[in-house]
Amino acid sequence: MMKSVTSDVIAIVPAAGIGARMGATIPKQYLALGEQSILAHTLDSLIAHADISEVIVALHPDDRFFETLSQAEHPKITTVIGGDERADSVLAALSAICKNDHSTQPKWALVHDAARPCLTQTDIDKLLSSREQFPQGAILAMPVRDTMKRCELSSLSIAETVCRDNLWHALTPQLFPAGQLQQHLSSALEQNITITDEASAMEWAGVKPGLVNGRADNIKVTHPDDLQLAKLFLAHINSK
Ligand SMILES: Nc1ccn([C@@H]2O[C@H](COP(=O)(O)OP(=O)(O)OP(=O)(O)O)[C@@H](O)[C@H]2O)c(=O)n1
Ligand SMILES: C[C@](O)(CO)[C@H](O)COP(=O)(O)O
Repeated sequence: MMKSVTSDVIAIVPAAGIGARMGATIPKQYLALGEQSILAHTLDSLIAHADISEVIVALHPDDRFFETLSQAEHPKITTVIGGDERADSVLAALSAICKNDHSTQPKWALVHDAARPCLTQTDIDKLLSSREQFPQGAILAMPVRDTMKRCELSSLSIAETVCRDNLWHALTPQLFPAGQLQQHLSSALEQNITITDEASAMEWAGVKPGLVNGRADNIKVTHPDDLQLAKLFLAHINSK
């Protein structure tokens, strides 16, 4: 019998990047994907989920686009100013959650990239349901399908084939107890540890986050050719 996990789930959306690899004239999270921007699609998926009580969006200090989104006025949405790196933006949102938190309910932070607009409700459900199996936290991830090569940059040739056994792509959302994530992420950054996702901060602290198989269409829009792919995936997801 699945016992209900009573806790407060707060989504964090790091959206303070500039999208350098996209090479657009505006930050990539504000590029149109059909009828609305990448970030708007992402926020819609989180706002729609009944178990998510709040969505904290970390914005670039010079962001003038967010206020134009209809989602900006949604009661679930609050904003913080992000930092120089993605991890700093996540930590800023975590600090907003954890300061003055006197509630008895354990708070969970569900961190999801603004640049991943194809997130489905079923994948959010899967991750939230994994808390019984993984009380330490877990991430959506996907086993590697291709043979993996390490590049020798100087000659742009193959340096080695990387064993792909048990190799997974880390996706988002990544779900952790908010207080523990804040503590470990803050400590790791203070020690200049390179942190590219929330799991790596938890791993650095000796935690073994769970892996929850996520959808392959939950792509991070990073380069120009990802846009068309995201449009196709969204159209497919919304056609169901
Ligand atoms: N200082 C930063 C850098 C990134 N992000 C966010 O982290 C997510 C994943 O990062 P990435 O895909 O690398 O976005 P950018 O940093 O904008 O892209 P680039 O590295 O090409 O500049 C994005 O939603 C981005 O907005 C953030 O909140 N704060
Ligand atoms: C968090 C992430 O999406 C997991 O794969 C990834 O690490 C973000 O990397 P980025 O270089 O900040 O886009």
